Amino acid sequence: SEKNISQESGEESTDTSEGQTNESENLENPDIPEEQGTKVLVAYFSATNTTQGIAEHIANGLSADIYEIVPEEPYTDADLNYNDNNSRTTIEMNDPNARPAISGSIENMEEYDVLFIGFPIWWGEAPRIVSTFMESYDFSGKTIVPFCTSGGSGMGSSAANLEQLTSGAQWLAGQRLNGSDSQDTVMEWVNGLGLDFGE
Ligand SMILES: Cc1cc2nc3c(=O)[nH]c(=O)nc-3n(C[C@H](O)[C@H](O)[C@H](O)COP(=O)(O)O)c2cc1C
Repeated sequence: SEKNISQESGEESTDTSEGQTNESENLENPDIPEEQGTKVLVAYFSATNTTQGIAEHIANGLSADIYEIVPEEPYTDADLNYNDNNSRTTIEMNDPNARPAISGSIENMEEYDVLFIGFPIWWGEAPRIVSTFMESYDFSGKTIVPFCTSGGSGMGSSAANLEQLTSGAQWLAGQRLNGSDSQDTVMEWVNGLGLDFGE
């Protein structure tokens, strides 16, 4: 069970730049703050990589950790066919209690203060695997910011329904984004949230 977390968080440097070694010219940028204050995780599910692009914009913009919710059983094109009443997604979305299994898990969730959770809109809702994710961890004391991509629908009740699966977390209003939105556009929204990212 490995964690799919990548990205620099600022804390994993093994550099011992204190004490002035003799690597004079090649020291790391001293302006990069030590790990402190608010720690952000961008978690997302993305069946066809649209939401993934937005998640990467947020994670890159904040130098945050990123985690992909990977289904134990990947969604095939047939599974994603919303014109088929018997496709996997149709069946799952018709059942509010469906909880598709996730491959792997996050072992250090307690370290995070802010969670961005991203997903595509399926039938006006978050995919059930996102419900699996929300029920898999204790988010109390954390701030959660939902975001989605879609073919046109807004967040609808998707975030409110996910909120019901957690307790003790502060949920901010969610945002629908376009898959084609630039990093600047996405970060305008992020920076407007009023979160203190602990510079
Ligand atoms: C099963 C299924 C149901 C969908 N339902 C909706 C919907 O209700 N409203 C909408 O605007 N888009 C809907 N879409 C389109 C996706 O929300 C959209 O393509 C999204 O950006 C895909 O994100 P992803 O590439 O990260 O998976 C649906 C797509 C699928 C596969």
